[in-house]
Amino acid sequence: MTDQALQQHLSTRRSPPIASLGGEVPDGDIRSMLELASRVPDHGMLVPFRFILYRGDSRTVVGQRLADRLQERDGPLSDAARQKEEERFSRAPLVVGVVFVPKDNGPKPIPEWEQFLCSGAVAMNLLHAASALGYRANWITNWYSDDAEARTLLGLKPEERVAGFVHIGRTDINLPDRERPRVEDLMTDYSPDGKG
Ligand SMILES: Cc1cc2nc3c(=O)[nH]c(=O)nc-3n(C[C@H](O)[C@H](O)[C@H](O)COP(=O)(O)O)c2cc1C
Repeated sequence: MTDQALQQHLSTRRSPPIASLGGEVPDGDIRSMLELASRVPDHGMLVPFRFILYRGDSRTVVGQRLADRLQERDGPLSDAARQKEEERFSRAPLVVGVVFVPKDNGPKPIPEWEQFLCSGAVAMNLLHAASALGYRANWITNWYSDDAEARTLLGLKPEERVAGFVHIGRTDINLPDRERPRVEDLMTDYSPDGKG
């Protein structure tokens, strides 16, 4: 990718609707995407992340378990609400769970928040890696990332957290850009008198 192509990609990237993602994602492409996604800055080289793949039939199994969990937690679901939960992971051909794995390290440990940011960088890198291989991707978290029981049924260990569920597939959809923040509104020069 030339710098110009990279700039073009960064300035036009959008997250397509998950339901628009189709096709198949062969093993070789999955491996390439995860290799690219893993190339993140990583203080202490702790590798505080791992991937869980949801593909094939496991996507519907996990959806049914999520529906059961939500019903257990919040009470009976309408048919439509149950169907929505059941289809959560089967709308795209591949969902990659980017999992934050906190690592204990040394007498002067790398703080956990730095490690969490590192796992978030992996999720962002995965969006770009998917595009580089001709796919599109959408990064979500949703209610099940914040529910300990749901995290367990999704395959996470108690100490792990979700950085994101990145839905990947092919689509021709071209979304117009959404409103973006004006950098001028976000930017200040540091003020040595403490007002910056
Ligand atoms: C950590 C994180 C979690 C997100 N979770 C959700 C989510 O649960 N549901 C959702 O609709 N969008 C979620 N989003 C937002 C989408 O990924 C996407 O950024 C948004 O739709 C804006 O689109 P854009 O990427 O085209 O700018 C999340 C984004 C981040 C960074």
